[in-house]
Amino acid sequence: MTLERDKTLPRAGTLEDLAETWHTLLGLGQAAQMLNSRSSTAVHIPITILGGFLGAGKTTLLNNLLSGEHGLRIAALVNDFGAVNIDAALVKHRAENVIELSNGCVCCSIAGGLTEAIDSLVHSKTPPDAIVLEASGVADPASVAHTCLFNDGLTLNSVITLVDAPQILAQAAHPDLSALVERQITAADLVLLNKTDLLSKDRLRDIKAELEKRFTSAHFVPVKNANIPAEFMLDARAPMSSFGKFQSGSPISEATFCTGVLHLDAPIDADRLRNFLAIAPDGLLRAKGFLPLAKQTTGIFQLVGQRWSLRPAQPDLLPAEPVLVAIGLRGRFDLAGFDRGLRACEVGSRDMPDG
Ligand SMILES: Nc1nc2c(ncn2[C@@H]2O[C@H](COP(=O)(O)OP(=O)(O)OP(=O)(O)O)[C@@H](O)[C@H]2O)c(=O)[nH]1
Repeated sequence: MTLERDKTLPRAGTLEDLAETWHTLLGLGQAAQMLNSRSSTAVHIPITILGGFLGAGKTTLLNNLLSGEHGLRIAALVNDFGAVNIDAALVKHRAENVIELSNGCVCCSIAGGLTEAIDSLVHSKTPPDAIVLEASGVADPASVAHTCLFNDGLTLNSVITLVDAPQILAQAAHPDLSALVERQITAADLVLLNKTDLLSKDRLRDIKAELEKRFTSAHFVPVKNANIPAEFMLDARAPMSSFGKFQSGSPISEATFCTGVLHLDAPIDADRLRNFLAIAPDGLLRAKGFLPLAKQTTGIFQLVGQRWSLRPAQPDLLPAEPVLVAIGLRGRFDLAGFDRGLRACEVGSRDMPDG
């Protein structure tokens, strides 16, 4: 039996529209929940899946949720494609229960790790009120949803995909990325068009219209800083996800991407870094982590496509050593060259950074 999403649902253009759509979905959701429950007596922990391409804003949303005043004990499962889980380091101080799933994707290479992590939460003495799973930026949320739908201890609440609004049309047209971003959008119950602060109103309207033309059954809601009221995501009475929606297609290949971990010891000179990154290194999609700064301080470095930032980190966020994860297109991104370029940005380096 399948539960089809009604194609005539009002499109959620703003958060107000979303509230209206939410009530319509509530009915569908409750029906889905009935289908989803295998036994009326068993405890089902609601799980929300956060998907979306590298750098779209998933960790920002998770942090918003974990610091919200909803009174729920949330367990966070944080999947990072890289060998070092930078995202987990960025959320750990906000939640007691953060489980790291690193070095691969929960939709394929480390799916077994996901099942184990979920089971450990479901069978713990004090199960959480809700689980939020941040999938890696290269994960197919439909496969992750499959894993959750077939776990007796869970109710799949919703799949929320974030997209980087200024970049999404380019990503959707990119020969190596389009299949993945398309899958991430079509698997979602709700698509958050994030980073609207970087767009004019007209440009945002055009991007949304273009996406709605292409993805006719998706619901796009523009947001800034991944800000969405927690109840839209955590209300266990209103699961949005349904059986039948998550048809798996041909697997997305992790081999499209490569990743590496860089350790920098000497402080970085911000001017040199600016020069180096004035032209984005070819094939680099995402870099994030911690860079040493002058006066024994550490900065959080975030790079998404052509945009980057380096901001002082709060001391409670710091890992034992400054570490940076980079993710790029295999065959195009030169990790060793990126490493050399960053080292040339160290204070006192005699090499000149490119750019
Ligand atoms: N300007 C702007 N920046 C944002 C917004 N939301 C998130 N960011 C920034 O975008 C960068 C990436 O955000 P994350 O939340 O780490 O993205 P992510 O999807 O978790 O990234 P991965 O886990 O690496 O795939 C960070 O520097 C954020 O501060 C927004 O609405 N506007």
